[in-house]
Amino acid sequence: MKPLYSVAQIRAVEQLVAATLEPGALMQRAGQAAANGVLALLAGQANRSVLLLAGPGNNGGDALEAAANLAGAGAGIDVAVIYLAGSALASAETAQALGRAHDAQVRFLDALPDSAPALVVDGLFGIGLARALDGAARVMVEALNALGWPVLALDVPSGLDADTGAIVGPDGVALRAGRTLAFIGNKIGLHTFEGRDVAGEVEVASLAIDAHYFPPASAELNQAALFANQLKPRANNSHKGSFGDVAIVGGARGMAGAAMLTARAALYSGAGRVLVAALDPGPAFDSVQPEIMFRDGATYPLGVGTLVMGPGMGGSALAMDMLARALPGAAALVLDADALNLIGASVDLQKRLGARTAPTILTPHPLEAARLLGISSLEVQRDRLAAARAIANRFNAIVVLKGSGSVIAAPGGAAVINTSGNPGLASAGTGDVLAGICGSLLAQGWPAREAALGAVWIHGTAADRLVSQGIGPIGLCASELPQAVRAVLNELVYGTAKNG
Ligand SMILES: NC(=O)C1=CN([C@@H]2O[C@H](COP(=O)(O)OP(=O)(O)OC[C@H]3O[C@@H](n4cnc5c(N)ncnc54)[C@H](OP(=O)(O)O)[C@@H]3O)[C@@H](O)[C@H]2O)[C@@H](O)CC1
Ligand SMILES: [K+]
Repeated sequence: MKPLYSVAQIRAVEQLVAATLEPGALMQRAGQAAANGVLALLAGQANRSVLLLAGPGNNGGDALEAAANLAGAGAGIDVAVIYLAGSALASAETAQALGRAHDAQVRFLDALPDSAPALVVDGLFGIGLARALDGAARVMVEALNALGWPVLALDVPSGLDADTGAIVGPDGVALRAGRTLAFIGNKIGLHTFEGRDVAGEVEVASLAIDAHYFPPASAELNQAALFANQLKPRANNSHKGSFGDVAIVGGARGMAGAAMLTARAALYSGAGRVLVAALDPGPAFDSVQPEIMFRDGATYPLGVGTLVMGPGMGGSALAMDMLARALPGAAALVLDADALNLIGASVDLQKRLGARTAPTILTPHPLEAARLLGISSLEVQRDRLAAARAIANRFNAIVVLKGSGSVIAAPGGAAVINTSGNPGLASAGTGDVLAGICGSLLAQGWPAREAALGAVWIHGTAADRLVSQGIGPIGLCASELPQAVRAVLNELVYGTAKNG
């Protein structure tokens, strides 16, 4: 498990542990871990100067401890500190760390140096950030963001909400780090919404705290281990009926492409048979993918198999009627795009959705999630985990809240945050592909939660693979994903994939 904790949980662990240790011991461990991290990053570099930013709280204390350790490390490092002390008295631990930094002959500066250090260490604010950055801290963060000097954030990049991944506002700023060294435990906000962009690569220094001090995690990071029990090699004695049927209900006039992308994704991720139940007469076949069958949606039986409803479905009376008929049925459902918008606008459809017992996956982006919850997309983004959990609980379904750090939530269950994927996925049709993978895995017998976890991981990993081959992120097309999805899934099952 790759656990994620809330700030309240980390505070509780810290209190329990601190009571068993000498005062300042945890800060000294954090400072040592930070210094070790800096030394590793500086290995082999000719530039040996490090600038540490220390804020008024204990995050600043960590930076001062790190500065003292680096100055005393005998590694030829030029250590400079900018200390932005607050108006209130520093904690005893931070005061002690300040003394150690002075004793170690660290240089204290009043302003940013003229020449670039090898590394900036951000110890301005951590989990104690209480409001938007302002004054000298804001000026410094904006200047550093403009300069682009490499930054290692201690615990949390300054300005980021460690619970939600939002930049604390109004009109907030956060210091963009290439890396973040999280203390005690990994934090939710480093991995979703703005978190991935602001925190960069995240490492955890547990400060030698024993596992028994930790409560059950609030959430966890997605990884192949979470759906590995479904990754089974195929029997030689199998046939297309062994791997399920997926019907894509969508493709209204002018939007046939969305349904085709979903169908291709379902096919390339292993469904036995894939068809499009089209709402309007469109193309009779897909000339690129002739394996896909086409049916008239109006007469298609909606009570069996696996249905992916929504891609290019539109908002017609027929679309509404098909949803009303499908929701009470026994078919496993993936609901995406227009299906979600129709449900968001209809109390009757919401009731039908909430009463379902067959497997159901909802794949909203933030605006669709907002419509389902009757709030704004900004509110959804301000707490993505809460929004995903609320939808899962309200509609008794597995939810994939898309966006940077997609959140997968189950009713009453711990949320999972996905880490694969890149901005190449921020383009038309990639959501249709994701829905197709979800439907395909459901049709192959995966339970809904594993299907959602697997689909999101594989979809993001496929995009990462394309980018590593020079295909995107700029201009990555949704129609390029299915083949990469096939490669990733086969490697997972047959053995050579990196399981992240
Ligand atoms: N607890 C642990 O688990 C361990 C914690 N450790 C470390 O301590 C960090 C938490 O320390 P912390 O609680 O002192 O909070 P921190 O992030 O330094 O900031 C609070 C200070 O900033 C101030 N302030 C807040 N917002 C502001 C703003 N916008 N603009 C200006 N000022 C603002 C606020 O004062 P206020 O003005 O609100 O009264 C207060 O003075 C944690 O992230 C980790 O790095 C480790 O040593 C190991 C164990
Ligand atoms: K920080």
